[in-house]
Amino acid sequence: MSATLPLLVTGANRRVGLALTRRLLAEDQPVIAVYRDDPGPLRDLELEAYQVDLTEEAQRDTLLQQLHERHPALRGIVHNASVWAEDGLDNLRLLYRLHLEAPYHLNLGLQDLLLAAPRADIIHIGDDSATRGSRNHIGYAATKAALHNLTLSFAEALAPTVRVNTIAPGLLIFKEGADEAYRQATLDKALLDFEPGADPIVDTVLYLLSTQYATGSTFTVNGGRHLRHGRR
Ligand SMILES: NC(=O)C1=CN([C@@H]2O[C@H](COP(=O)(O)OP(=O)(O)OC[C@H]3O[C@@H](n4cnc5c(N)ncnc54)[C@H](OP(=O)(O)O)[C@@H]3O)[C@@H](O)[C@H]2O)C=CC1
Ligand SMILES: Nc1nc2c(c(=O)[nH]1)N=C([C@H](O)[C@@H](O)CO)CN2
Repeated sequence: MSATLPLLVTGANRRVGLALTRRLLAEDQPVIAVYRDDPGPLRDLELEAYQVDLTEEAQRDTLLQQLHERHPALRGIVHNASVWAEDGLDNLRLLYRLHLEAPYHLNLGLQDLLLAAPRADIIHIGDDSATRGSRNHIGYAATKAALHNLTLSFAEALAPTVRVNTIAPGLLIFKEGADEAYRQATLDKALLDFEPGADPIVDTVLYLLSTQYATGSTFTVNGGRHLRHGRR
């Protein structure tokens, strides 16, 4: 893992993204954090942070310009920013912009800085539902599937300097306020029936940053949900 070039992490200010950021810093991996609303605990961490609404092209362009002004190269990008939005046309547009347009734009706009590194990684945080759909989050699952398709194309386009992979989690962390019935129903969907927290993502990101021979692949961490046939 490079000890100098920074890794860009989106959605770094809470939950999975914050846990990942903290672990990367603990491993002496510099982080460039992107968040939308409130930096929250990022204020207390030694890192470069940018407030960007990633659904806004102009704000992404400003971020790209600032990063080019400040960095000759990047260790990589973890595309973690996301919304778990209910279905509806307005939300589909939001999901498209955040889960597909933003990663596509940042990958293209930063590829020169990634290719300037001795080794770089792009990691798309997808979702296990991308391969099977989700009757209650149709747009979310579809845009996560599109995000995974970026992995396939960018892996081929940027090899061998830049590895590009998808991490496809099942349950990680319940939303605040999730009721007991929902929690139990969700836990029952997987063979490993516990709420794992951020570790499946954090552990897999650290693995991908160190392994030599993975690109264009999906790393599924879903508690064996795909084996609970007959349950959705
Ligand atoms: N939690 C879970 O059980 C699961 C999560 N995942 C995936 O794992 C990843 C992390 O999950 P989790 O931590 O729960 O995610 P959250 O939904 O809790 O947080 C997502 C992050 O994305 C940021 N974000 C949202 N919209 C924008 C925007 N327009 N511009 C910039 N940043 C934005 C948020 O910033 P802000 O707070 O400032 O709005 C926040 O930091 C996500 O990609 C998610 O889809 C997949 C399966 C299960
Ligand atoms: N951006 C987010 N994506 C997802 C979340 C979340 O909180 N934010 N949560 C889930 C669920 O936990 C699901 O995995 C189980 O109900 C999915 N994606």
